[in-house]
Amino acid sequence: MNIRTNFIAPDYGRSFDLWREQCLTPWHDYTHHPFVEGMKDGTLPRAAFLNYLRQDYLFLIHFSRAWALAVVKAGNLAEMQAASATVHALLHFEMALHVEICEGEGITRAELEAAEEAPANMAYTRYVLEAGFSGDFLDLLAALAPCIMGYGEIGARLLQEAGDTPYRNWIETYGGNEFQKLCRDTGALIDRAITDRLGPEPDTRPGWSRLCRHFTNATRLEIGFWGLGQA
Ligand SMILES: Cc1ncc(CN)c(N)n1
Repeated sequence: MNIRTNFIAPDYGRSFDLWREQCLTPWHDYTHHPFVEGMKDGTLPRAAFLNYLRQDYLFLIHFSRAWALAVVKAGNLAEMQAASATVHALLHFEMALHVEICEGEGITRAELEAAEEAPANMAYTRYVLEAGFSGDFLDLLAALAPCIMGYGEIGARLLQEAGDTPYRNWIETYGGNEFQKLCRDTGALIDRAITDRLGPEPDTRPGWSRLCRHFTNATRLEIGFWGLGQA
């Protein structure tokens, strides 16, 4: 399917490009979801955004565990260092944004931690964790990639396209240099890990379709996650 847009997506590496290409429609539905477009033009109701943030705070706790599992599943020190840098970025950088915005709205950290995890939230993080528990490092990275790179792509696009919107803080977090560097570093980690294990033509190897499936499934779970704002 040919989806036309003026936006040129940032370069997050070859493997990410191949995974994204094989699921263009779900990828578009994830990165151009009405929730995202509502942040872009400022029409997203604040209550929906706060519902989403409450769930996302819980999401990031479990997602950090999944990246910590990547430290365990890594094959060498460089992979361990890259995965542990992402654990740190999630726990100390991204979660801080949620706490800051919620505190500004009178929602305390204790309230965030006491929130009930929605089934779609549980389904996503447990899917990723299971991909890592029953698979190898590459299975886990394929399931982890849509979360990092998808938000990076959304942030970069909205930084370019958004007008006056109360969601600028969110857009600048994901479109900004720190998160964009995290996306590029994650892309480089994935490319290296794939070349080391599958060689220069990974898409011709038997395990490739399983990696594509993990990437597509995680992308579908991201689409469902935006719906949590309406809950
Ligand atoms: C559901 C979801 N997906 C991705 C991200 C970006 N790490 C996030 N905060 N939440």
